[in-house]
Amino acid sequence: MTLAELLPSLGCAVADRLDPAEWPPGTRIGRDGELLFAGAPVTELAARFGTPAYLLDEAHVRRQARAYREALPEAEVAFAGKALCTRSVLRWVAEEGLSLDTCSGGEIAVARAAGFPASRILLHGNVKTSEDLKTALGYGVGRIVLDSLDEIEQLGALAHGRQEVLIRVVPGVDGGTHAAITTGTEGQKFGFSLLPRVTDNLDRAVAAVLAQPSLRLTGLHCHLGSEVSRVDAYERAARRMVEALAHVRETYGLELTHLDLGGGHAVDFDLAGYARRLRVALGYECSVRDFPMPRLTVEPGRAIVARAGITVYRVCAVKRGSRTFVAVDGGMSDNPRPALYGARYTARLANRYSRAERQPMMVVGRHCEAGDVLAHDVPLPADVRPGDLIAVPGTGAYHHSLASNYNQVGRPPLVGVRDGVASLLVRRETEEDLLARDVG
Ligand SMILES: Cc1ncc(COP(=O)(O)O)c(C=O)c1O
Ligand SMILES: N[C@@H](CCCC[NH3+])C(=O)O
Repeated sequence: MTLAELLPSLGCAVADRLDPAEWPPGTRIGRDGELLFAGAPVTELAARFGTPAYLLDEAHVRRQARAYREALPEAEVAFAGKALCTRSVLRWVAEEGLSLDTCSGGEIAVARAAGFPASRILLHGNVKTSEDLKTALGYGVGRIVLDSLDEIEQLGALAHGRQEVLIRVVPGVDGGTHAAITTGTEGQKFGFSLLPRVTDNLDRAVAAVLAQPSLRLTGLHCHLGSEVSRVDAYERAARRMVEALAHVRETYGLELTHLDLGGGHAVDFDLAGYARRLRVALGYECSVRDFPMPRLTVEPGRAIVARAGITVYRVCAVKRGSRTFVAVDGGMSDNPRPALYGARYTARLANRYSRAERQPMMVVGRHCEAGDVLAHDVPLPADVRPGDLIAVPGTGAYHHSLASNYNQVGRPPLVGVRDGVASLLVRRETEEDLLARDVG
């Protein structure tokens, strides 16, 4: 008899175990088989806040922030706010001593409302509208990372005093991730090339910044992409960036003091290995070029919040066709990542214990697209039925921030949970919210 055949008769005790690689460490299974999230029963959270709902384990976010600071005590760790930008989350990371990477006036507005110290904020992006730049200057953000010659000119005209700036560079390093989120190679829209034959390259950018008396260039930035797990890619990028710093010194007599290596660390990133190999690579490159060690910034987003979050859905219908479809009350409006990047998720029954045999099922959403699939072929108990709760782990990053109200479905609430106590961080979007902007 195989293990799979044995499972039903074993009361599915083995199948019910939570994989620590997927679920936040504070997740447990309660006496009646219900999921306990950061000490709170998911059944109670669903009853109180409704479904679908994003749940976020505050302790895990803080733990990840601390892990980064401990692994890289010499570096500035800037949370990439695009991963999850709410006042409470920004407050937590500010309290843990992190800086903040923003990429729009809107993100700066949230940071400002959270009281995030302006000096610890960076503004990124290949497009910054004049409103974005004015918001950044108005709040006095610490650094603005420049991405085009037009932007250099525009910021030069808007800035007063000496706004600190970095230049974003294309290091020519492939992080080995999905094409849609690869940003360290030639031929994509971000950054200035290091290649002399490219018209808008780093040399032109440095010259353009130096021609603006209102700007003060202090460093270079690069970002390889997102969901990068290869530490060697960062090591290569670090070497290329020190080479670029030395090139700027040689060409312009300007010794830049900052090196921002971006974020993009995958959820299962080898942080200790990254810190160790980066230190060696930077130490070596700086010593052979007799270049002073720059102040390092890293910008993790996903790695701080992804695993801290789960989404809870209510099962609305189960269809046993050529495949079994478990249709829930959310979908691609709260998680477009499977459709965008072919991302894969797992899912589990979250409200009760079931002895029924596990069968592969498709967890699908409520939207009018066949591609609206939340989890492919996940083992769920054969007796799953309408009214059950389904939990999907790993939804803390780029879910709330990528959510839409497609099909006029209101976006879910974000609920923070700490030591069993839940609090509403972002409320559910209502029909009134949906109609509020429809003024025609
Ligand atoms: C400039 C910059 N920094 C940091 C990040 C954070 O990426 P991740 O959430 O994958 O760590 C991004 C997004 O990819 C980015 O564009
Ligand atoms: N939005 C993406 C990744 C891009 C990160 C920001 N540059 C995601 O859901 O994974």
